[in-house]
Amino acid sequence: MHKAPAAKIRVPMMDPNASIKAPRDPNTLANYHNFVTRHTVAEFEIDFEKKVLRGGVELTFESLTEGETRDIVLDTSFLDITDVKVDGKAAKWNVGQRLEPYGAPLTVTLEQGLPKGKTVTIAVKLSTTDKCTALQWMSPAQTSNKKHPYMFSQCQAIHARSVFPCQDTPDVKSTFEFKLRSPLPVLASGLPTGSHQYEAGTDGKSGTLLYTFEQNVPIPSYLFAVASGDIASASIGPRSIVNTGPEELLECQRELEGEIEPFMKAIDSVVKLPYQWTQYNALILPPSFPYGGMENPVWTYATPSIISGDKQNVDVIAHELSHSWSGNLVSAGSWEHFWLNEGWTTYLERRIAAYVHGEEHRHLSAIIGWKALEESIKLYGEDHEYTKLVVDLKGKDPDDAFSSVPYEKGFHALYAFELLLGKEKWDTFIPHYFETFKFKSLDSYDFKACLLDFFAADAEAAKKLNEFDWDKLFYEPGFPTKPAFDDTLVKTCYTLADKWRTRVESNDTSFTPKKEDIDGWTANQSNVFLERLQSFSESFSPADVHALGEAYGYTTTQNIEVTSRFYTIGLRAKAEETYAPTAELLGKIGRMKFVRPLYRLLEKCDRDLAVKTFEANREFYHPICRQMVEKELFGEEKK
Ligand SMILES: CC/C=C\C/C=C\C[C@@H](O)/C=C/C=C/C=C\[C@@H](O)CCCC(=O)O
Ligand SMILES: [Zn+2]
Repeated sequence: MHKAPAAKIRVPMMDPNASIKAPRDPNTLANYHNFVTRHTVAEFEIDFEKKVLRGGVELTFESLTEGETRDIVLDTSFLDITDVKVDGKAAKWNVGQRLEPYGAPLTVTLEQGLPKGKTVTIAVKLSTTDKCTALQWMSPAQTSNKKHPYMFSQCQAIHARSVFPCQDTPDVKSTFEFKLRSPLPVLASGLPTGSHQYEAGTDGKSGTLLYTFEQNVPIPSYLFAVASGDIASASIGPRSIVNTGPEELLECQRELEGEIEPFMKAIDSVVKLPYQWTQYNALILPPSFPYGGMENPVWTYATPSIISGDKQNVDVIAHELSHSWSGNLVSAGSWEHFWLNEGWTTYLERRIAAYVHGEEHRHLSAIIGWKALEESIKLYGEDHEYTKLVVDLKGKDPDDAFSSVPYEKGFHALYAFELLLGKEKWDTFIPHYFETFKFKSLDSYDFKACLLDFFAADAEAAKKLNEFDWDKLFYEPGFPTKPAFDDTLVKTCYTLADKWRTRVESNDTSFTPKKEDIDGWTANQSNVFLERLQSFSESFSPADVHALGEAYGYTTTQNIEVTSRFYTIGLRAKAEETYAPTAELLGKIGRMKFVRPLYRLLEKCDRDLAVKTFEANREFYHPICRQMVEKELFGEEKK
């Protein structure tokens, strides 16, 4: 039985003119149904020596009620708050008890209730602390050229509150101004408005410049982003630059040059809503960046592991660019409806693949995605709450719920509508959806209402949508219905995998692997092949693993998608020759997609080596990754 939760509160979308009865996001302590942030000014000095941001924020709120309460409650986490002013005057404020995992509420009490529609500005002076979960601070020794320190943020899902007090929910969007002072170049999630006002350093310290940015498209707090370090830039398209370390710049430029505009054209053919953020740039971060990419507006933050020298991982950029529409322009109103961000983005990313490379590439990507879904569901268990499309996150940490499920089940939800309605009809809905919800946040029920409403006058489509089992879609755990995929690009991978199966399961060495077996394959085809082998990797002998790595260059490839799949086979087969290289890789990359499963496997092979590797690299990992691996290796207690 799949049933809608009994007391699901339906609240209106974040229409600027709407009033909200109750917050629909359970992962914030903010009373955003009483006051809503309209504008945020973030002014910080980046102090590399003390590893803190010091300064403050100025938040302008609009009252959504007729003075129902005088308290404005904001999310904070491990902040050192020293002063709060309301419209320039000293105010009554208090930081409450910490409530894990949501942090401590900052309550600011206004002198009097504020009529509906009126605004008030709260200025908070603060400094981040060493417990900040959003920021990673790197010493010069931890950077590639070892010359300068580096810092960067990762605020999704609920880490912005560890940088500044805010209504830390994707249900609230505000415009932003950034004023960031640093001795090194700075990037933020807005359009640059210049660097100004040099200030000489004292006591032998370096001088600083003020870097300013503005974001006039309202964004939720989790899209606040800042990075500073030895960052250079090069053009990769008419409205795009890539930023990265000076030594890596040419390589990154070569990988990404000319890629963005074809992706833009592809999205335009589907969404038909112009790009809203003016520039689309990529910041290629140090290898400890915990995700493949993060869709920070104007600057996508990306792991260097996508720069594989063969342009085979630029689908991450297609994904992040797609977020400019799904996620950033049209946002899920709470992390419980995260599939609206990631499912739509995965769907658009695959439409790009079809447009640029052909329909069979969309299917290749979906086949790889299905395998990722299988892994996630296997890890959680088929009945687990986090295998639902719409999840219950009350009292939960969204980071714990993160997996391929919202990406892949989300994709399959949308692909199912494409198949149900027919592509031609479905494609008329896509522009309507984005036009309807642009600059707003929505939930799954708004999505359903919008789809039903759009096809209400089309009897055939309306019948199908009314008969559709929406409860099953939203609340059934486990796998969605598996569609038939086009196997044009994977047949050859499956055939070769069958030969390996015979070799390893029947000890039949009449099949001798040679380089030519995979001639002309893309890295994604190797990935499909390796994933097929993973289903019987326990039958591999160490010699088989050795032969696999040697014959196809899987031990030497620079493509980490391939290497990590190869090591997965080696570790599952308990082939000792893969233990040390895995540990070595874990010291070079902090992307959780690779780090978490490889630690899990390495621990099963050699716990001492896994723990030693983690302890040696603890400081290398971003706090989010550090915390997740700690949970994997030592359980909750050492958090
Ligand atoms: C149902 C899931 C509920 C909540 C999850 C919400 C947020 C998850 C939070 O942990 C942050 C995720 C950030 C993701 C950023 C980028 C990803 O697209 C990267 C995907 C993995 C990779 O390629 O490395
Ligand atoms: Zn995404």
